[in-house]
Amino acid sequence: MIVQTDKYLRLLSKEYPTIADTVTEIINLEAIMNLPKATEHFISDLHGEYYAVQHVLRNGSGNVKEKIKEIFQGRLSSKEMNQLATIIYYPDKKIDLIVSSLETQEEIEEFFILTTTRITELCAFVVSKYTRSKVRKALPSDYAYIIEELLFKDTIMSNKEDYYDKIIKTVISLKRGKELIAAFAYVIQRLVVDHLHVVGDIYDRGPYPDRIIDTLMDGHELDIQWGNHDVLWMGAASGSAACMANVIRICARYDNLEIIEDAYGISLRSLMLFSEMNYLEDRYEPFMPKINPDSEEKIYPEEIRQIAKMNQAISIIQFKLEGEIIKRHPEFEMDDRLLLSKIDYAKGTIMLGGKEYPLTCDYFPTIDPKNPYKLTEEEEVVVQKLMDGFLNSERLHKHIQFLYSRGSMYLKYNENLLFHGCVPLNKDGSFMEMTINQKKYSGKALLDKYEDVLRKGYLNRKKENQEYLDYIWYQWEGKASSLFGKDKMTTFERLYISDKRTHIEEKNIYYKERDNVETCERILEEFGLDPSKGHIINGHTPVKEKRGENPLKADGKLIVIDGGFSKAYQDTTGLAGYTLLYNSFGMQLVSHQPFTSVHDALVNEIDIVSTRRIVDKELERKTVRETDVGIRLTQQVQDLQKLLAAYQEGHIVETVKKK
Ligand SMILES: O=P(O)(O)OC[C@H]1O[C@](O)(COP(=O)(O)O)[C@@H](O)[C@@H]1O
Ligand SMILES: [Mn+2]
Repeated sequence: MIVQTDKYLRLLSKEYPTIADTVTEIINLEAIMNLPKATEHFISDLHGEYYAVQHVLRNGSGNVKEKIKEIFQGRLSSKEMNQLATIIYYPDKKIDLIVSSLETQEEIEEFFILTTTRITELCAFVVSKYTRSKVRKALPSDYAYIIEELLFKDTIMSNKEDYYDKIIKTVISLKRGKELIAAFAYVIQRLVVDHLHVVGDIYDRGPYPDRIIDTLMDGHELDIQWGNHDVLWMGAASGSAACMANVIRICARYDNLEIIEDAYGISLRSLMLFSEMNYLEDRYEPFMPKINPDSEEKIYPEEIRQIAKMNQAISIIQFKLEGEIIKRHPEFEMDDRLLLSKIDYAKGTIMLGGKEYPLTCDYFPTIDPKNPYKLTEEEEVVVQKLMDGFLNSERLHKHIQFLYSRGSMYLKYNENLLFHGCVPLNKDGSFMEMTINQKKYSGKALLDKYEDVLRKGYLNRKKENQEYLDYIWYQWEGKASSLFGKDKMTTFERLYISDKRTHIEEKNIYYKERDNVETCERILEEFGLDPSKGHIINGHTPVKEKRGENPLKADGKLIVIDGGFSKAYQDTTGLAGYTLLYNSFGMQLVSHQPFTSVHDALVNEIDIVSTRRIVDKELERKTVRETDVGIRLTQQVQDLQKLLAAYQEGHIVETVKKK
């Protein structure tokens, strides 16, 4: 043991070769641990709503405005404060707009000087809770030196003021004022959201999930807890044809096939030709795409009909592929979902729960009633071609790999437990079991196993007949999935049966039980967290605030943050999303009103109106020392102290570098 420690200390001495280096690092780490805890931001269910998400990130869930008010209240008018905020959110465009409205060169110069001075002051305030090295890392390389000079200016030497004025004026006279302000704005945006948790569902329904991922890849410190929709895309990219069929169906339903074709470069031509040739009954309502009224692109009736046919074709392919999986896995207990064999194709009816229902569309040109789950040869070719596209799209894999590298099924972070859906429970409240490869799992072990399956599935994506894909698909719609959390997904019924009672999907008992403090504490304990301190943070189920639902459950032990970034769900929630903030003062939940448009934000300076409510208040301001990072740093300090003792007692000799 002693030998081991010695070895480690010797290694450490390479990084800190002298007593002075060791002491400096101890002082540095101690200083970091005394800083206020960094602000964590939690968001979920982004569902492709890039513009709204981007705005919330840019305004730091309203934090930028708060900081502006803290410094400039009483010194600037609200109009001036709004303008400064808009410059921070959209620097390039807003500055161009302002400059074009000014008449003289003096006015323009005055605007640049004032704005640079104000934004410098604001930025200095925002970064004051971080170490210099952290701030340095967030600086854009182009203006790093100037920004650093201005941010950390030496206020003791008053004659230095002229020096700073001179820097600003020189930059402006060199016509780089806009670039400098923009550089400051990005530093503020970046540091006002210190650590981001994305609690699932980046994909589906909205138009630009790919752009959201690009933004997330652009330098924020973040982690992701996968949602059912993300896992669906991960499954498709791992080679699951059933997941892929669902992905395409949802994109067709929301008129988002561009994501597949344009954003990811996957050709849908084979599906389009196949559906054109086989699906003639194309005016069938449930397959018509939902057209986004704010869409930037015009859509022609012919195109709408084309999408409806593709939707029909891929839905049937989906039901066939899913049927085969269900038959392969009796342990999934999904036999009641084998609906294609419950259809009377001659009569155009279906038997469900002993009752006969008429089908609203009985056109099944590719189904052989004797063998309804068998793909036709043509369908097989289509599936093969589409699958090739999903397995080989470079940009898709770049995004999916990002989800894998930053994501997990659940996360324990600073005493809290984050996951998208649920921990599936039985009616009596016990953890629901699920059999995977003949072994039973429940609670934390089940979520760990699901994650394992997802990772192995992706790793083996080039292998034929790999064993993991069916379990990935199960997580999309199986009753023991921790991401789905319902008894069944009634996609078929929603498309083919008008009686709405057949559309009901019953939620797992978890969604009732999570109102109880004891249940939440039991779950926190199951995951090895202190139930008296931690919270559970969930996404997935839109909180219907409009109908009086409270996002805070079990006396605030559990918080649901799906407030409906998704436009399609805003009518139900009455909101446009939540962000949960956890800073050194405690936890606050921010509700956002709908985001209108970038144009409105830019020209009319309309910000998302956000209201805050306190979830939990710290009695004393929390420092880094009391966080997960603090635990790691404390350990490092202890190691460095041992190294220091080794130097002082002569067990290890300092290596003084030659000058
Ligand atoms: O409203 P849509 O887009 O048709 O989707 C309905 C389906 O989405 C689900 O709610 C799953 O998506 P969410 O994770 O967003 O809830 C299914 O349970 C349901 O069948
Ligand atoms: Mn979800």
